[in-house]
Amino acid sequence: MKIACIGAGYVGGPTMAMIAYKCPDIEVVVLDIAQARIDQWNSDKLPIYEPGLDEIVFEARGRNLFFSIDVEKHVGEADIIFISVNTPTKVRGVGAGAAADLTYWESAARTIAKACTSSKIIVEKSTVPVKTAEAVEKVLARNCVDKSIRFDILSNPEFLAEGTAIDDLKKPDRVLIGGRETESGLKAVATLKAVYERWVPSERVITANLWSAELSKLTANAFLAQRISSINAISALCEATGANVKQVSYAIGTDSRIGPKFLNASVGFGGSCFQKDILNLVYICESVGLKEVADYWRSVVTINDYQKDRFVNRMLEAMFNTVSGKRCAIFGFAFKKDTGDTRETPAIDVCHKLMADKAKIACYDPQVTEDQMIRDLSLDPYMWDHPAGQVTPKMTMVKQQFTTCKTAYEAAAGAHCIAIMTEWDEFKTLDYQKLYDGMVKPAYIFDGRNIVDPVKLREIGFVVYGIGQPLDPFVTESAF
Ligand SMILES: NC(=O)C1=CN([C@@H]2O[C@H](COP(=O)(O)OP(=O)(O)OC[C@H]3O[C@@H](n4cnc5c(N)ncnc54)[C@H](O)[C@@H]3O)[C@@H](O)[C@H]2O)C=CC1
Ligand SMILES: O=C(O)[C@H]1O[C@H](OP(=O)(O)OP(=O)(O)OC[C@H]2O[C@@H](n3ccc(=O)[nH]c3=O)[C@H](O)[C@@H]2O)[C@H](O)[C@@H](O)[C@@H]1O
Repeated sequence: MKIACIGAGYVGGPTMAMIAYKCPDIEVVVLDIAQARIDQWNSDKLPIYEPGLDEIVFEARGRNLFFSIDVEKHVGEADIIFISVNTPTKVRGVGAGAAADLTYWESAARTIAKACTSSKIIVEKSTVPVKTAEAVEKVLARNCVDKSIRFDILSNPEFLAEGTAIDDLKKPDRVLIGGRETESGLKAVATLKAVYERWVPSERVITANLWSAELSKLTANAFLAQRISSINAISALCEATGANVKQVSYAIGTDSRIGPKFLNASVGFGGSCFQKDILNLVYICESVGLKEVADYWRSVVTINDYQKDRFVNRMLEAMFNTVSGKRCAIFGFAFKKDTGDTRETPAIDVCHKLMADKAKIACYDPQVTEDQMIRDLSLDPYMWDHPAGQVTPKMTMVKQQFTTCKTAYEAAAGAHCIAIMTEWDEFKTLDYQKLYDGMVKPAYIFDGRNIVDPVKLREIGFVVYGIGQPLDPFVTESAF
C-alpha cells in the first residue's frame, strides 16, 4: 500500500511519520509545494519542534517515509491520499474574518484530479467546514477525464494537540473516520480503519457518516475553547470578589461530570485552530440562519479577546497607567509550552497593546526565533496563514520597540515588569531573587499562566498579579 499526504505541516508531518513508524510495510510520502519546508523535513533539523518527533522521523525516514515536492507523481502513485493543507480564516471578500479560506484545499483537490489515473481513497485530514467533502467530490468528478476512476472521500479529522502530538498520535482517545454509507464508501472506511488498527485498539477507531465526522471536529474544538473561556470569565469574577480561580477550578473539576482538564485560567487561548474553527462554526451557523447559535459560539472568542485586554489593563493599572518608555520583559512567546508555534499566540496581542502604549519590549522564548516574533508582530490579523503574508512596513516600527533576549535574566535586566505569556517549565524554577535585584522598583510580575507562587514572590518584594487570583495589596490600596 502507498499513502501520500498533501501538506507537510504541523499535522501532515507528524501524522504521516506515525503511520510510517507503525506500519513499516506501507510507503508514506509527505508532499508540499514549499520547497524550504520539504528540505527541512529531509534535514537534521525538522521544521517543527515537537517532543519525540525526531526519533520517529529519523527511524522511518528513508525506510518507508519520504518527503517530496513532486506532488503529482506521488499522488498519482498512491492508494490513499490525505489532504492536510492549511484552511485559514479568510482575510478578504465575503466572509472575511470568519469563513474558512478553502483556496489551498481546492487547489489540492484539483491536483489530485489532474494526477490520478486510477481509483483512490481521499482522506480529509484538514479541519474543514461541514459538507466540504461534497465540494471535493464535485471538483474531482468534473475534472477527472477518465470517468471509470472512482474517488471515495473520507473525513478523518485530527485531534492532536501541539506539544503532545506524538503521545496523542501513539495513544489517541479516538480516531474518527467518516464516510459515505454506500458499499464503496464503507469499504474505504474499512481500509483506513485497518491502517489505524495496526496500533490503535479497534474500539477507539470510531466511524460515522461524513457530515458527522466533519462537524465533530469543529464541535470538539469549540467545546474545548468554550471551557477555557468559561473559566476565564470566572477568573474576572474571582478578581472582583477575592475568590481564587485555581481553587474554583479544582473544586468544580472534581465533579466527574465536569472533569479536571482544560480548566486552567490563562491570559487567553492561542494556537492556529481554536479561534479559526469557532469563527468558521459561527459563519456556518449564520449561513444556515441559526443566529442565536452563532452568537452563542461567537461569545467564546469575545471572552478570549476580553481576557487579553483585561490582562494588559491590569498591567497598566498597576504601573500607574503608563508604560511609556518602560522596559517590559515578556517571558514566552509561543502559544503554549513545548512548541515553537506562535500562531494566534496571546503574546502577540499583549505585545501589540503594550507597544501601542509606547512600552519597550524585551522578549525571551526558548523555542521561538527573533525573526518569527518580529514577523508575527508585523502581520495583519489572520495573514500569518497565507503565503502573501510576508514582510510589511510595520516591521521597522516593531523593531524600534521590540528586542529579543537569549535568557529570561537578560530580558528582565533593567525592566519594570515581567509578563509571563507561556508556561515554559524553566520559568517555574528561575532565581526570582536575582531577577528582582536587576529590575526597576517597584518590580512587577504579571503571570498570564498562574505558574509562579505569588506568596513567595511577594516576600521577595515583587508586586504580583495572577489571573483570577486575589489582587496584590499594592494595587488594591493604590489611589487608582
Ligand atoms: N496545527 C494543529 O495542531 C492542528 C491542525 N489541524 C488542521 O490541519 C490542517 C493543517 O494544519 P497545519 O498542519 O497546522 O498547517 P500548516 O500550515 O502547518 O501546513 C499546511 C501545509 O500545506 C501546504 N500546502 C498548501 N497548499 C498546498 C497544495 N496545494 N499542495 C501541497 N501543499 C500545500 C503548505 O505549504 C503548508 O506547508 C488545518 O486545517 C488545521 O486546522 C487539525 C488538528 C491539529
Ligand atoms: O485542531 C487543533 O488544532 C487542535 O487544537 C487544540 O490543540 P492545540 O491548539 O495544539 O493546544 P491546546 O492544548 O488545546 O491549547 C490551546 C490553547 O489553549 C490554552 N489553554 C489550554 C488549556 C487550558 O486549561 N487553558 C488554556 O488557556 C493553551 O495555553 C493554548 O494557548 C486541541 O486541544 C486539539 O485537540 C486540536 O486537534
